[in-house]
Amino acid sequence: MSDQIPVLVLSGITKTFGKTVANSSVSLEVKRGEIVGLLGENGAGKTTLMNILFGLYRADEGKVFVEGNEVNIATTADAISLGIGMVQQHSHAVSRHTVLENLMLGLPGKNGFLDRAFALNRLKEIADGYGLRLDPSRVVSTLAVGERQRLDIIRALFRRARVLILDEPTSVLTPQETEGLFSALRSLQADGVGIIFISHKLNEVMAITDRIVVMRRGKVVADVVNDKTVTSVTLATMMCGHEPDRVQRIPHTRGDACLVASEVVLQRDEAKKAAHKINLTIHSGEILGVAGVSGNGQVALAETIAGVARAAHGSISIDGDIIENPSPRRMQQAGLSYIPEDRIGAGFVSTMPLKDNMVLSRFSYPPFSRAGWIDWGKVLSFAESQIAEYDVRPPDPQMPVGLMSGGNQQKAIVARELAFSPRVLIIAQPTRGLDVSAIAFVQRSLITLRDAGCSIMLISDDLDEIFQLSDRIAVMYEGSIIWETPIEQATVASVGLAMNGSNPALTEARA
Ligand SMILES: Nc1ncnc2c1ncn2[C@@H]1O[C@H](COP(=O)(O)OP(=O)(O)OP(=O)(O)O)[C@@H](O)[C@H]1O
Repeated sequence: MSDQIPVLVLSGITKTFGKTVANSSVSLEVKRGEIVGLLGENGAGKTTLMNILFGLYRADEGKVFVEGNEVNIATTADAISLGIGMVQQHSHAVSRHTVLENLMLGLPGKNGFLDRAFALNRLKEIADGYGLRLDPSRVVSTLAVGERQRLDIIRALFRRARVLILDEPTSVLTPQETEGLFSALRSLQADGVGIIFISHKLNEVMAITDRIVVMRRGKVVADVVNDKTVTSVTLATMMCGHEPDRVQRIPHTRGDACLVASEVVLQRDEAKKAAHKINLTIHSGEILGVAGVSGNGQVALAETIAGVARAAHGSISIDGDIIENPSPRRMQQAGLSYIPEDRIGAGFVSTMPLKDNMVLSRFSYPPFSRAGWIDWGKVLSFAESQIAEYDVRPPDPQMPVGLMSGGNQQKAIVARELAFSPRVLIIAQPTRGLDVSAIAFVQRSLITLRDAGCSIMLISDDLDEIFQLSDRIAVMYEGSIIWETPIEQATVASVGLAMNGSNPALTEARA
């Protein structure tokens, strides 16, 4: 537990971007061995504050003290040398380099050479000590999102940070990995490291932190000890100003088969001796939840159906029409919308204004384009109406999406895809990074879309969400659908079994 010495003090930090006041006179303290939760609705200013602390932004006003001394953090190198480590929402690891090379970047060499033996040793210590494992020879571009984030966490631990900032670190981790991270954080805490833990997952914040600071619209609105009086309802109320509402699934009568994937073999599995054939049907007015430990083919399946990746074998049809040579454009023309988990990589162009991103890939169709001319007025009015409906902040259609907060980027991409009333929607991790109000809003939108007859494939690492929204569940394991059942017949235990490779139906039959 913490002693009374603050390892870090932020005092009166203010930061504005044009008209946006991202931080308004924010003060925050972290003691040695203390885990402080930083909560706030999307766009509240949490990441900006941490970016200031990590030398990525300069504050307009305010002071930072480390171990009682006022410090000047002008660059990330300054922050790192002061013992501040940060795991950001999006990994900045160099994708062409290996895990080991990334860890060694910026390390002092020995006799002019980078010390591989030292780095490997430290990597092993972290793996053994904290259960965070990665193959040092893997090239970063081949790592899944969850593995990249694990690399960032390892990198911060590698540099022996005394203040560790974690910006939504568990959003891409499996429950087991999260447990592993939590035990790692507890050991770091015992070593006296001060930790700032940013998350929208209130249960996790309550489970791991000693104190919770809540921000709203750039200001600190609460700073409370995490004791028994703190509940997810009190926290959500502090964040959003009202109690959160939980979306409940209402059973719905499904229509005819709409999306049919027949004998599909994922490209990545083609070379394997026993490549699995995937057969999958989603009816009109039905949500199929796809669960699985990340990396078991869920993304490859989504990309194959969306035409982003080619199937090695098999066919895909919508409403009985087989789509020949599926490409993203063909699938879109057939009425399919795809919201990938990596919104900046695959969903948006980060340097382009929000308004242009809202019609990306639909620029050349009516109503945005007629006889070869783009109707910019239509583009703008469409963007403005979606921004207002989904409460995207700041409500500025000209803002490059790369400058928006993570949660607001997610709201914008959901707003874009749902606006076109898709026949089929494939959506991966729809509420990752969203605050409690936005989660309820997006989940309700998905149910409304289902009720209007859309076939939805929902890929989520959040089992609660799958149970909350799906009519049927399919579990993927090593590139195939190992088990599929109506949601009423699934339990957390049976899904867990399937996620680990055992078909619950066969296990029950044997018992
Ligand atoms: N470089 C920038 N230029 C302009 N505006 C910015 C920039 N960086 C952040 N902002 C704005 O500052 C505000 C706070 O954003 P920030 O990313 O700090 O929020 P957050 O609390 O971390 O949100 P989330 O939970 O969605 O990640 C947002 O309105 C955001 O658009």
